[in-house]
Amino acid sequence: MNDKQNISHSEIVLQIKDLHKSFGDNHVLKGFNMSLYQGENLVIIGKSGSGKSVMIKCLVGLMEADSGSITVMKNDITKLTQEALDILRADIGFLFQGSALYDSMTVRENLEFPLRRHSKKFSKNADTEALVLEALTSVGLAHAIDLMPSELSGGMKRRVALARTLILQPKIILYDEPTSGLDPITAKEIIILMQDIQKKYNTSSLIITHDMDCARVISDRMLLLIDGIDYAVGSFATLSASKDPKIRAFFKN
Ligand SMILES: Nc1ncnc2c1ncn2[C@@H]1O[C@H](COP(=O)(O)OP(=O)(O)OP(=O)(O)O)[C@@H](O)[C@H]1O
Repeated sequence: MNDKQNISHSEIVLQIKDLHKSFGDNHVLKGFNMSLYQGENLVIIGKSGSGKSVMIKCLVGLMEADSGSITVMKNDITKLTQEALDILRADIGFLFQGSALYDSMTVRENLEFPLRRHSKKFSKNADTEALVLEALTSVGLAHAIDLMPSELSGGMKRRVALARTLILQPKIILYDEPTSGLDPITAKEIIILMQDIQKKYNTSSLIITHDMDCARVISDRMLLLIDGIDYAVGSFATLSASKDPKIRAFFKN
């Protein structure tokens, strides 16, 4: 039996209910709902400008929603103190399009950086070198520890960025366009890596992508963000067989 078949019975680690966000007359989110279950890969698809980034910014507290609730590991994030929010943030990893490496730092220093920022999560005696090496090994780049970002290919940079996310041992990872700008072979390598990481660490992932190959391979469920709401939710197979023209538009090929 596929071990992902029971996902809907596992715990919800992240939940958005009835989220609204407007900019003047531009009503971007009009009652958006989403549940992410422990151990699943949920892919969010939506046209350019549909509000995916707005949703994720509300989720991580970079933007304030007009109304609605956002619960992360049973904590309503709108009710948390700044300190509690910071602690919770250490359990959420981000791999955003713009999550560039610091060019003036080696790979090792780039990975040490988040450890210092979230020092509360690790004991003072934590073996930094071992944590850096473990994260780099997970992405197959232990040998690159002393290189500068300028010495890495685009795919290697993306892997190091992923290692920098993993080093905090997040329970949830948010990926925003993880394969954008990569050639198809490197994109496939990153997708395989994301799957390996999910298996190894049992993380729950929210993945925003326009890459339908990525969505097909990696998603346990997909959510289509259309007209400001969670218009359709289901497996790739179910949604790709839909007759609804709004859903079909995403599966043209
Ligand atoms: N800070 C802001 N001020 C005003 N309008 C904004 C702001 N941020 C986003 N918007 C608007 O919200 C809408 C949704 O934008 P968003 O960036 O979330 O789209 P998206 O689905 O992430 O698009 P893409 O796939 O191109 O990244 C757009 O109409 C955008 O102009």
